[in-house]
Amino acid sequence: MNTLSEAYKTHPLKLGDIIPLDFSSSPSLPDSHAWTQPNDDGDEFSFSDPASSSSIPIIDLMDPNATKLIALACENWGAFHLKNHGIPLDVIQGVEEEVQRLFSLPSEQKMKALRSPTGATGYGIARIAPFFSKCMWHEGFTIIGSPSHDAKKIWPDDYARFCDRMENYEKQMRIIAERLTEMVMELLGISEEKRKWVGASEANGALQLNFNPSCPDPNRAMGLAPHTDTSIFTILQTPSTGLQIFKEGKGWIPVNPHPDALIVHTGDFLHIISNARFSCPVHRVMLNEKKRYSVAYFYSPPMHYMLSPCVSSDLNSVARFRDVTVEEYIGIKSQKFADSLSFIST
Ligand SMILES: C=C1C[C@]23C[C@H]1CC[C@H]2[C@@]12CCC[C@@](C)(C(=O)O1)[C@H]2[C@@H]3C(=O)O
Ligand SMILES: O=C(O)CCC(=O)C(=O)O
Ligand SMILES: [Fe+2]
Repeated sequence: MNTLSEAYKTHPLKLGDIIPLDFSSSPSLPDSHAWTQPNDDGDEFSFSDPASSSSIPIIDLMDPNATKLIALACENWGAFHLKNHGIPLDVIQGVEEEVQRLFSLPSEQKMKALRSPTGATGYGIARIAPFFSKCMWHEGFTIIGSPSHDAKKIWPDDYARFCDRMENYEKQMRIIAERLTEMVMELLGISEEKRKWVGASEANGALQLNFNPSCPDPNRAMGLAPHTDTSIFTILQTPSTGLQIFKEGKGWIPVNPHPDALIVHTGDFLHIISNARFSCPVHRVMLNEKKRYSVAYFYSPPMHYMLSPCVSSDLNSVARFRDVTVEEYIGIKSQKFADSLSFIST
């Protein structure tokens, strides 16, 4: 097994867990999509006190101390804003335009590219949906490799612009992801042998277009349910508020977009490799009445790569996880979801 698509194929979803609601014909929030009762402001759902909360740092990729600052941010938050990343504004805007064009299509048009139960790419709800009893106010489009197969189903004669923009964006994301990965892996003291996949073609990239349509009852809806990312790093573009990360002892901290910056998350794979030195934050998306979008790029090692926690030469330091391959971990995550890390902990 070589690709992410093949890895997810082995863990099929039920058809009922794939089809998004036709949001355009839903003037009110159906019970299936209501996460809280009216007037229920339970602890779990509510914000932390905004006055007492700080948020993730802003890091300049060109800063001579960038590696140290990134490591510190990954330790304290598992997330940071990245500025001076070098992605031209028109590339970001081009992707935004395509995302708006895609999700504003009528439901039946998007359904032509519906992800099959064994598929990993195309249109559908979030993969994590089966782990929650309520549905999300969310639709997504997943790209792994070339988007043309799925894009052709939606726009038979007019798919080229979408594909060009997505492929170009993915290429640029890959360059940043490689750079960040190289920086932190070197800082962790990981050998060149164990780092040689970084920058190689067998490294895995996936692009997820997320869309939350305008919601009639946003306080009771969920834009994207709490999860950690299955990646080394995830690089996120969004002009909208709503993303929150959970910080132990502080609660849900808003991560609002910073002009010209991308948002970077540490994923499960880097958490494992760093022997839990870097955190992989649980995050979610809350809504307001406005529609919102985000584009997430997930960077991962090849399927056969062994994720082994780095333990320092200090003999007292012990591996907190057993060794697993990327492929094995994806299988575990498909079964155990939020319990995956404790399942492999020693
Ligand atoms: C490379 C990835 C990472 C995936 C699976 C696969 C393609 C789609 C990604 C997402 C995108 C939306 C949130 C998430 C939680 C989901 O449901 O699908 C992500 C998931 C993961 O991070 O596990
Ligand atoms: O929409 C967002 O801001 C977050 C998206 C996300 O967490 C994901 O795609 O994994
Ligand atoms: Fe995420």
